[in-house]
Amino acid sequence: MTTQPFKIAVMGAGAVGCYYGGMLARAGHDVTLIARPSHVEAIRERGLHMDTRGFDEFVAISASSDASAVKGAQIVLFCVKSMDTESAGAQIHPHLAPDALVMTLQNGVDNADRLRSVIHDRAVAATVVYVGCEMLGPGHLKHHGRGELTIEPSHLSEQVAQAFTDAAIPTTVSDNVRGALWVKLILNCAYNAVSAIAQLPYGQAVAGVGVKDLMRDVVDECKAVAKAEGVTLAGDVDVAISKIIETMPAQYSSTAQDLARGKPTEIDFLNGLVVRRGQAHGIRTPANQALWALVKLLETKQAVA
Ligand SMILES: NC(=O)C1=CN([C@@H]2O[C@H](COP(=O)(O)OP(=O)(O)OC[C@H]3O[C@@H](n4cnc5c(N)ncnc54)[C@H](OP(=O)(O)O)[C@@H]3O)[C@@H](O)[C@H]2O)C=CC1
Ligand SMILES: CC(C)(CO)C(=O)C(=O)O
Repeated sequence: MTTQPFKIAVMGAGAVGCYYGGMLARAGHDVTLIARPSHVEAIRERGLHMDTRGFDEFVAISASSDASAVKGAQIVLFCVKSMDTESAGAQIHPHLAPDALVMTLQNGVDNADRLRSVIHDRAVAATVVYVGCEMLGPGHLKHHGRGELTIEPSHLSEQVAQAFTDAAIPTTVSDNVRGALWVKLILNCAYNAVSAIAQLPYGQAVAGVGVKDLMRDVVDECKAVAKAEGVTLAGDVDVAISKIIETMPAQYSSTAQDLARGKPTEIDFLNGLVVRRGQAHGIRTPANQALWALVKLLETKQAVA
């Protein structure tokens, strides 16, 4: 390792947390995963099973189901779903080191701000995540591809970017993370609900009759709302959208995975957020509204069943 090993904790070690935590542990960093008890038990027993595009290994790594395990960490990868941001933030807050950096590896554009409202006295860096991964079972991670991160500037961001890049996680620091988060949001608005409603991977979902036109309407509405919010999109949204189909055609969206597992989705923070912000600016968003409503209907149907 060319950089000093960091002491790192992962709050909410599901698919994303296990992928990044595992990659960093493999590269020699001191990593503790904070996860649900079934994952902790499996990881303590046989290591984290990392079934990735590049290797298939059991990685030795510390695991705990107690939020106090963030104690002493220089970096906290905050990887819970968007609806758990405030509650998980409140759990780690009393245990965070004064100079800790908390990185929000989450979809959606408002997690870092919502987390700051809970842990206002610690550094938080919004982070944009491009990866395809899922948990196949307790302590068993499946990685489908990619893994690059974009992080907001902070007292540690440059060092973090170097250490993560050395650990085979391509990481850049950007002073327009807001614009990068919005590009990712637009991409999620275009793909996630379509894959979830049809329960199809991206390649097959996009090939459906009229789906490309629907996605185009979703993207146009999102761009109008982003403009009204004063966001300068970081890079070309259309290129980012085409890249998903090229790099992960067999991937189901995280929203599709949540519904398939009978879990609540983050749709309120994706298409739902665009609808709400659109309403605030007097911009109509019928395509996003329809996708949001349909995913909410499926969530309710599952909750009742
Ligand atoms: N999976 C992917 O390919 C991608 C995901 N993302 C984003 O990354 C973020 C994380 O997603 P993902 O990893 O897929 O989600 P997961 O549901 O796989 O992981 C989150 C984990 O955190 C656990 N958790 C929640 N609260 C706590 C707590 N207080 N203590 C301990 N564990 C807790 C959850 O348990 P439980 O379920 O029991 O609550 C779950 O196991 C999301 O915002 C997602 O949109 C971004 C890019 C790609
Ligand atoms: C990158 C992508 C689109 C991967 O599926 C994702 O963010 C998600 O599923 O939520």
